[in-house]
Amino acid sequence: MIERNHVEEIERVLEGRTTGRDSQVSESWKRCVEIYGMDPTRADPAHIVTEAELREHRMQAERMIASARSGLQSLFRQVARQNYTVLLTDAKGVCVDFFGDPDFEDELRGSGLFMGANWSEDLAGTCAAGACIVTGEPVTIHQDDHFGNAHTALSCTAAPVYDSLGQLAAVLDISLLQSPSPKSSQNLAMSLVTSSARRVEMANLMAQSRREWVLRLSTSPEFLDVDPEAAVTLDGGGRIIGFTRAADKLFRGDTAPLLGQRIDSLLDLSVDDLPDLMRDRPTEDRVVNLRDGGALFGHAIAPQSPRSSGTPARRLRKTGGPLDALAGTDAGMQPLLERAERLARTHVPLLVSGETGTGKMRLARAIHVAGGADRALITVECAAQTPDRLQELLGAPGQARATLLLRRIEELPREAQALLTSLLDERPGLRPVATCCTDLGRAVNDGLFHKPLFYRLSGAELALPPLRKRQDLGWLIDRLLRRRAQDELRLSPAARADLTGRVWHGNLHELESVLDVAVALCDGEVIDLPDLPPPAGLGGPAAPQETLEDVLEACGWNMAQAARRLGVNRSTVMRRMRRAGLTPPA
Ligand SMILES: Nc1ncnc2c1ncn2[C@@H]1O[C@H](COP(=O)(O)OP(=O)(O)OP(=O)(O)O)[C@@H](O)[C@H]1O
Repeated sequence: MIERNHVEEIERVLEGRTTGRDSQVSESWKRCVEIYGMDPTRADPAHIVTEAELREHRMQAERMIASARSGLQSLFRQVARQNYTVLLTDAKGVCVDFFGDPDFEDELRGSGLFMGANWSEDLAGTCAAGACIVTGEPVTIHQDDHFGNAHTALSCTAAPVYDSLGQLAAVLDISLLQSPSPKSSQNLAMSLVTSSARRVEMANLMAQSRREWVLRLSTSPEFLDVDPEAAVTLDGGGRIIGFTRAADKLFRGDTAPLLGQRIDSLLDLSVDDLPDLMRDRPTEDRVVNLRDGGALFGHAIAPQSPRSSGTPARRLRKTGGPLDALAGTDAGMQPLLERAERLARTHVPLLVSGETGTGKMRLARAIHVAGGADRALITVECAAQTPDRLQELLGAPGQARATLLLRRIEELPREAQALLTSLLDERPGLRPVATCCTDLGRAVNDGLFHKPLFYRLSGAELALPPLRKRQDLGWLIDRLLRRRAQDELRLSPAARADLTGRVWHGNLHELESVLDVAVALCDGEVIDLPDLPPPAGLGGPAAPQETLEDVLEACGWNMAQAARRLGVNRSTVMRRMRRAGLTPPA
């Protein structure tokens, strides 16, 4: 009887009459008949994909499943006692993760509340997951809201899960085999499933944004750090490169897509202000003003170091020592500084190599300081040495233990090289730390450098990367700027994007002089594009030996930044990546 009434009601809806159903339900019924050509009198069994198909669907949805797992588990803990099952379907409607009571496995499987069930609307008819995929909105499909007779006992509530680019990626669904009759009994289910979907989106965005700034937002300070409502990921220039659905709703209105918009066009805030919104400040002080006059609370999360594929990289012990202060978050600098820290306390001769201005002298001095207070420091400008001067400087017995800091050892005149070798032999308390801009080993092979001296200097080599390969360029810029202007000056997002996009053939020397000019020219409190001198005109846009992968790696795989560094547009970078078979690291 119910079945006949159900079919008759569907017919009335098709004729355009209202029957008291939600519009989401009646629209779906129409799609079932008019688009998918379905027959409501048929009671098709649940559609379950094959094992191989399920494996494929799960593989495609692997990241989302991982991000959603703990959200699903906690949702299941909340609803299991009321006999709900929890399902995650992919964007095609196939159930790729599932939590349910094993005692009811047969019934659940028979009703399609199971792993591998396909809930796409064109197969299963009106159902929560299917309607959610079509409309992109949360929905409850309760009992005979279902189109096919096979599912009219079920009550299902589903919410969409969007990825960080705004694409529907999954559906979170909680379902009951048997439910009370009024649909309003599922209102609480709806609020649980929508807030769980929001948390899954947040977890997914966080998992994908380890190398970028994330700004999380909440209307209440109490929930800001524990359960924020919305979040955006920002690149170094303050452009939105990822967002949750709630952020899209919050900012977008009817305007342009959120992706690519600058945060300062939406909030009274720039990337430079993000450190003020970090967790060390009380939540109620972290107010961010919306451009329309409203206000929210913000929590900024700084970029973390990239995940390594193997065992997690050991972090430099934070001792507050001189080596700690030499780098921000940079995958190459962390292990280098850790090696330097270990070597500092030994007597091993060190060769600090790198292009001009990469900070070799700075590192060498920090190694001396980290080595302990019992050593003197003797600094030698190698280019200026004659044998007489060298003899004068090092010939007389000075303090027994000393660091001998040899700046640009490759420039030591040939006639002084053999002398330095014998002086080092005479004074074993001297620990040589030499800096060098060229390949000293090759200079030896070419007969340009004294071989015995080379072997007395090159105990261990510390090779500093050029600025264009450093992922902490933004950190270095801030550090050098603060040294020049304390907190009085900051960079506009455009100026910051310009600086992080340059190639810096002169490395820190060049960056320092650009900042000197900018500080001198800047009128107010913000350094903007016109205050920056143009890039020094040496070389092409990128060093010739640098590969696309090097540039992408240095930019943390941020396409926009890589495009700026290479002087091409973003689509060219993507095309070159495709051609080279490069994909961003997981
Ligand atoms: N980690 C750092 N943070 C901030 N400033 C730095 C850092 N390292 C170096 N600098 C600054 O950058 C400039 C260049 O550094 P340094 O003289 O050590 O480079 P270098 O590689 O020895 O140069 P060169 O090859 O010309 O001898 C210096 O003014 C130095 O103070």
